[in-house]
Amino acid sequence: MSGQDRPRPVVLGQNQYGKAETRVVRVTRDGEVHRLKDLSVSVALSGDMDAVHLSGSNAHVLPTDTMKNTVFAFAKEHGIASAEQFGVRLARHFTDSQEAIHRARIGIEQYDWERLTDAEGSGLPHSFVRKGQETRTARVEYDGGRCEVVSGLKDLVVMNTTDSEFWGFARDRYTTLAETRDRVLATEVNARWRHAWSTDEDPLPDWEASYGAVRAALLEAFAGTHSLSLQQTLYAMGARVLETRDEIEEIRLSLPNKHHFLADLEAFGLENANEVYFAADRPYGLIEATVLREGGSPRIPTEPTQG
Ligand SMILES: O=c1[nH]c(=O)c2[nH]c(=O)[nH]c2[nH]1
Repeated sequence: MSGQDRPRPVVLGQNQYGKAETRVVRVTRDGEVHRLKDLSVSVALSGDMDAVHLSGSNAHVLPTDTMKNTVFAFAKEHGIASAEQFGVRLARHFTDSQEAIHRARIGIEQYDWERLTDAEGSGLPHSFVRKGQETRTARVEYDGGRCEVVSGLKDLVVMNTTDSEFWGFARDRYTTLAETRDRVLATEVNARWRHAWSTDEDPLPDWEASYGAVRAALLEAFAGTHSLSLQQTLYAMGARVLETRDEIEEIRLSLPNKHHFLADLEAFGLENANEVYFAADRPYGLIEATVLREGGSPRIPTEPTQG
């Protein structure tokens, strides 16, 4: 405390609280045939919460246990038509029913299950297998007025075994990378996209159809782009989504470059004509960008936050 006898006052800054990662599985029984939705739901609420931090009064604090209960009760009462719709319902519920809550953020991860088939290839009524690694995400923010819905997916691993080049790059004294006109391009797609929809005055999107179409557009652009860099492929993927889906305003992609290096077989007198690769897991290049409509403002955070 140089030159001052009194310490500077301390104040409470940004705060939020909620129940993270409530795992809810909703089975819908259509007679013999069942369907299921498997979610991890994280609720974060903020508002008039000075007292609980500063004086210990819990009068404004809806318990996080209640939030967990609400997730299960809503799954029963309303079903889970889509992660987005479920998130909007929860966000509105907490903000509109609790005077002290001014903002709700609902983060959802969705794990997809595929119906198992019998020996003839017909779908079994109530047996499923978890679908690959890919996880669907949704994030809803509601401030009592407008909703902001960001859908997404992560851990969708894709590879092109040709149609990828990387050359003509900047060099300095530490550059050793060889130019290539034919390499493997592999990445794990992590994408988040923001919907134009924000109030009930706008037509409600078909969240499920929209998700499927965005996923397909991303994969088509990845497969169909002759790549001169992962950056170029990233832009092509984002642009394809915005060009084909009017309901999307902005998309942010985070693409690790899952390097595949040609294995050196010369020591064994073997030629390696782009056939044998060493799949390195780290370090990896990390290519990230937002693609948005001209004049629009980017609103998807550059760092994903929990929930
Ligand atoms: O597509 C790529 N972009 C880069 O920026 C880069 N840097 C690198 O070493 N390899 C690659 N590949």
